[in-house]
Amino acid sequence: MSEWTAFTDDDAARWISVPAPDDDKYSRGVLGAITGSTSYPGAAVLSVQAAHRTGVGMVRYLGPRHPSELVLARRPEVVTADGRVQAWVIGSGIDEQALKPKRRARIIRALESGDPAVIDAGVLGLFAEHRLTAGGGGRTKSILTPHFSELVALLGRTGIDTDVDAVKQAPADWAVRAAEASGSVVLLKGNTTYIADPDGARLTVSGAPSWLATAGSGDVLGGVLGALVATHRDAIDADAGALAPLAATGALLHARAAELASAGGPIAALDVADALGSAIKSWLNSASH
Ligand SMILES: NC(=O)C1=CN([C@@H]2O[C@H](COP(=O)(O)OP(=O)(O)OC[C@H]3O[C@@H](n4cnc5c(N)ncnc54)[C@H](OP(=O)(O)O)[C@@H]3O)[C@@H](O)[C@H]2O)[C@@H](O)CC1
Ligand SMILES: Nc1ncnc2c1ncn2[C@@H]1O[C@H](COP(=O)(O)OP(=O)(O)O)[C@@H](O)[C@H]1O
Repeated sequence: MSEWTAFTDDDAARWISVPAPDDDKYSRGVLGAITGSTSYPGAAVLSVQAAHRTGVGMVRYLGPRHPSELVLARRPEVVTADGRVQAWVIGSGIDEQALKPKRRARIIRALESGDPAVIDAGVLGLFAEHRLTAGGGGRTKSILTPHFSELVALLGRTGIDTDVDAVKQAPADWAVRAAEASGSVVLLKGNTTYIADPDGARLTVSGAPSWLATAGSGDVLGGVLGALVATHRDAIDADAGALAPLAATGALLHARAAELASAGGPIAALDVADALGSAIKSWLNSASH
């Protein structure tokens, strides 16, 4: 059994990609976002805003008209045309049962693209099922981001029965089960976040204020992770082992942004997204890297 290690600020600061003078928007990394829906349009805004504040060359947002309009109203920088990306964030604010065939097909194409992907909420089950029907052995280049209840549903789709009480009692063990069953990095959300890699890395992130338990904060985390993965595409292609520390970097950045936004008081998810740049700045200013 591998040991669990608490991920530190110094560890995380090394995974922030600072643009070089010869970089352009494409070389920095493009994130494709398939998030939000007519029922949950806000999730699209939260994930896209978080990606920008984490730092990325460009975000392509692909979604229905209403969330697209909200995203553009908040971030006119976003491109809504399909095209090449270095990574995907998929699923926040999407209800699998309500997926229209065209959008479902777009999601499957992204899952089959071989691009690294952050998979959240309503696409976790589809991911597991698609991997199984595609004959899925081996490891993927995906980070799955369930909360406890989503973990139970995800495991169910791989044929493993459990319940939320069991996961609450042994979250670390169940995160490992899910990583092994899915061949993917699993980031299990909560007051302590557990990150398990199918090849053995085991990382924890804690210290976020409990004020972070607020609607949409997981959608923000998806955008953070998407930006980190998009800006490290080459490192992931060279070694999928980069995904676990990237996932832990995202969780710790999210926690630090929540601390800054909260300063001891209540926060909303968009406040956390807006504090991400300040959290990164403080890492870069004090980093020994
Ligand atoms: N502004 C927006 O657009 C927002 C959009 N959002 C989007 O909404 C979608 C639905 O996401 P969701 O997590 O709210 O509901 P869902 O997965 O259906 O939960 C079902 C049941 O699971 C349980 N449960 C929930 N959390 C748990 C936990 N941590 N630990 C343990 N159990 C937990 C709880 O059951 P109970 O415990 O009450 O029996 C709950 O009733 C998703 O796409 C998301 O991205 C949200 O981010 C909000 C802002
Ligand atoms: N008690 C808590 N203390 C600190 N962080 C928490 C707590 N509860 C939840 N979180 C964090 O808040 C986020 C909630 O994500 P999620 O459950 O997906 O919510 P939503 O679907 O509303 O976005 C996760 O990043 C999780 O780690």
